[in-house]
Amino acid sequence: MSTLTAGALATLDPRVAVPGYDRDRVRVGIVHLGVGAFHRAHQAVYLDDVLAAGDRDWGICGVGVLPPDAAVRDVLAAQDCLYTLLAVDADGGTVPRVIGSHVAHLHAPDDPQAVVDRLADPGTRIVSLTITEGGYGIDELTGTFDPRDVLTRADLAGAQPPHSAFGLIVAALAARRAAGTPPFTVLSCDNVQHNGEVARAAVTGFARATDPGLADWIAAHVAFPNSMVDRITPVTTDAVRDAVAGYGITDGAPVRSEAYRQWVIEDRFSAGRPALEQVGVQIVPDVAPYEKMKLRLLNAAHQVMSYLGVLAGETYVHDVCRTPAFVDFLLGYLHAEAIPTLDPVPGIDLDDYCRTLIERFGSEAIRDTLARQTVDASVRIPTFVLPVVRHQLAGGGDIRRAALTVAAWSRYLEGVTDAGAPIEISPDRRLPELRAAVAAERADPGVFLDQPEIFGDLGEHPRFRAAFVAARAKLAGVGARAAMAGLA
Ligand SMILES: NC(=O)c1ccc[n+]([C@@H]2O[C@H](COP(=O)([O-])OP(=O)(O)OC[C@H]3O[C@@H](n4cnc5c(N)ncnc54)[C@H](O)[C@@H]3O)[C@@H](O)[C@H]2O)c1
Ligand SMILES: O=P(O)(O)OC[C@@H](O)[C@@H](O)[C@H](O)[C@H](O)CO
Repeated sequence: MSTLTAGALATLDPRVAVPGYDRDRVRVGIVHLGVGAFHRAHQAVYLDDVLAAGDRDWGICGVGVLPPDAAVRDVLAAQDCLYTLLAVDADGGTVPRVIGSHVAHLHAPDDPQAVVDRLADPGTRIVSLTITEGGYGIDELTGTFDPRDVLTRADLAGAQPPHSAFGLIVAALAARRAAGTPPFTVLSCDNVQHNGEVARAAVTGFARATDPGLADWIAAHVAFPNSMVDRITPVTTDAVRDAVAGYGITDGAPVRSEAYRQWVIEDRFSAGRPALEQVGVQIVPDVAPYEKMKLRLLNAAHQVMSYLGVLAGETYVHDVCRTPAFVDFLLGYLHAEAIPTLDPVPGIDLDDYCRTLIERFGSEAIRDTLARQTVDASVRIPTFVLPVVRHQLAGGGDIRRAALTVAAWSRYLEGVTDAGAPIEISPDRRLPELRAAVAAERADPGVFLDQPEIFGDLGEHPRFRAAFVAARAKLAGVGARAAMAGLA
């Protein structure tokens, strides 16, 4: 067994691809905030390809912002920032590969000024983010910057040096402006509709609250391209570490993802960019149709299957997506409710896209869980599902499967499956409010929808409210599987 370090690369199992470039000559051009599983399986891999193609200016410095990111800090420090990716195809074929594009790592809670200095360094030309949908502090409905997390609130109250993602970015942009250094691009890679515009609202919102002149400068000079990102990447488990050990490698931060990957980006960069189009990235003038398609089909489908799946006693995405009743229901949702809300997507046949989605979801080798999809549901339901409901209500379209999904979420929050087994409810920043709302629902049907932070004014829409109440009654009466079959 070899612990994964730069010194061990030459002696690894020959089945494992390793960086073929000299990592000592790579310069940091990108600082990435939020070094989670997805970033390690997606953006870092494209940049590994860029470096392998010979452009040494685009190494990545990872930054952990939250205290729990200390775990990744420690592993990457011990592994010269290297880690293993296992890319699995639908048949279980696995391609193991060591990714070398991370060449430095900082942990903001240890030394936030070091992060500001790195961000302010003229070599840093792109600052990318995967800090989750809830990390931006932007109100989904109003678009206003209203952060709830303690780090951002402390920074807005004047903490120096700042510790939050947007505090760090804004401090660095202030330093660059003062030094006459051109600004970096801020590139959001989170599953958020118009993620570039949301990142812009967060960065300028933070700056506006602390230095309005800087906010104007940022609005005028910093590029915030929208992007669509796609590669299903489950949480790393011991099974992934064991699979990597099967190649003789001890790795504390491996990641397993599907083989499929897609990245679509708008070509707006403040300080240059790597030749991403040469490594398979689609560079387009407008990402909107692609991101809408992905969020309303793929991410929404994860929501649609998960609460119903848990109520039906299921654990894994692949089990649900190999069960005809679920597949029929998902395809019904995609075709009757989601697709009618999309704009034409250049180069994509939506029927093929949906067929491929069901195949991707059905991959047993990836072992993705329903529990991963149910974390922070109070952010994901409004991000992925409710925009479809709004669109369909406005046009008189079908909303029954989306209403059943929301009803299933509310039943899930009651913590018992259809067979009477306990449900381990996933973490959610609004769990106390959600529990109170679902408790009130028993006496007053429909009142669960009176949570404007989640549903906006949808709760007052008679058709949606009636569909939700009927769907809850159906779930209580016949359970998830029969409720789905009733909509076949
Ligand atoms: N996993 C996937 O399949 C996938 C695919 C496409 C896109 N994404 C996007 O990537 C995001 C992260 O997914 P992941 O699988 O890497 O999750 P993860 O839990 O492995 O990593 C999330 C990272 O975000 C950080 N973070 C969370 N809130 C933050 C905040 N307020 N400020 C700063 N950092 C914060 C965490 O500390 C962690 O480092 C998702 O929310 C989604 O938007 C994920
Ligand atoms: O990670 P989230 O919160 O955006 O949503 C959960 C899943 O739908 C998501 O991770 C998908 O697996 C991913 O978007 C596939 O590219």
